[in-house]
Amino acid sequence: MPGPAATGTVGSVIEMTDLTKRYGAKPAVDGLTCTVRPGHVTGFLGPNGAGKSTTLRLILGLNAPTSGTVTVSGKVFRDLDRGLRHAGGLLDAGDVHPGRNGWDHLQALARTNDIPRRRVAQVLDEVGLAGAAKRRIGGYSLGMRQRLGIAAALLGDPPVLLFDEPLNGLDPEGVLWVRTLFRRLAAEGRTVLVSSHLMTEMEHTADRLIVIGRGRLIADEPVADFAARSTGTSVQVRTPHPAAVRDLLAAAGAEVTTEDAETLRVTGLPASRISELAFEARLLLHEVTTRTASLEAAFMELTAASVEYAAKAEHAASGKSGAAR
Ligand SMILES: Nc1ncnc2c1ncn2[C@@H]1O[C@H](COP(=O)(O)OP(=O)(O)OP(=O)(O)O)[C@@H](O)[C@H]1O
Repeated sequence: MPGPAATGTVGSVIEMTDLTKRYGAKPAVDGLTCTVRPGHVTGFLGPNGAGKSTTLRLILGLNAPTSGTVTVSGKVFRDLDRGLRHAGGLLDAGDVHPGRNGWDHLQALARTNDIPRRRVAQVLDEVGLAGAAKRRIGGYSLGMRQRLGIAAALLGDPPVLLFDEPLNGLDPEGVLWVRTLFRRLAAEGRTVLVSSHLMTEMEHTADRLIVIGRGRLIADEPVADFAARSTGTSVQVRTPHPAAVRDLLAAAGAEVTTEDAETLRVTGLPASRISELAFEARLLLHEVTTRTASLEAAFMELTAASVEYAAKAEHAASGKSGAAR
């Protein structure tokens, strides 16, 4: 695999400063300031309508900001010559001419960006579409169109790569392939930004997270730090004396719920203090286990105030085991 393009720079960053985009009075992106660094897969997360796609379009110069700036490798993307060599993006897999075949689509992109023709065959092979290259895109499945979009992003061998919901439509093998690809691209020193509205998708894909809600920055940190910020951490206690232990821990200020005949879930006290209290009261415990909140629960909690489109009767969190406490 060749390194980043001769024209590209390993170590290119995406820099957003007070980036704002309004549609009418409503901000889709609202004062976003953050840096996306090379060598990482950065998950770009937010509920539906949070402003992720708009931000990606602003980065690639497909829309102009209302105010603020965004640069790629220190420059506004539109000012970069032969753009696909500097940054590649999968933004809308459906935004391709259905009558064209995959080969011609990539060939046209290569021509306008001064990319050698041999790259077309290379990227088609890389994404597993070599056999379908001469078929009309209109006959491609959603997963095949996603693969073609990824091929287009890779075409210029750029140091910066953006992917908007790239896992949509991919089968489990495709999901695994994409995750491995993203990690490899980051390991090569590229900047990889991947959007999703599902934390579960990012949990195994990203090592850093940028989370937005209603266009505003909510978190910008390593995945592990994000999970640790959640208040969803609890302690599971198994005991043959649930009623007595429950009273004891509640008296010490903990919140205790009953899971089953022998199991309690405790929040507000660490495992060590729970063990001490039970020992002093001569109450036997069979298990004391700290349960760290799932990333999904942390995500729900942090974005709860900024969810724009939620079902009325049941909150979007329903059914997610991590959110139920
Ligand atoms: N061209 C447009 N005209 C008017 N409003 C727009 C336009 N594009 C986006 N918006 C609005 O901006 C907000 C952010 O939309 P955006 O598509 O960026 O969110 P998103 O985080 O990508 O959402 P999703 O996860 O649902 O794809 C939404 O309220 C959307 O309705």
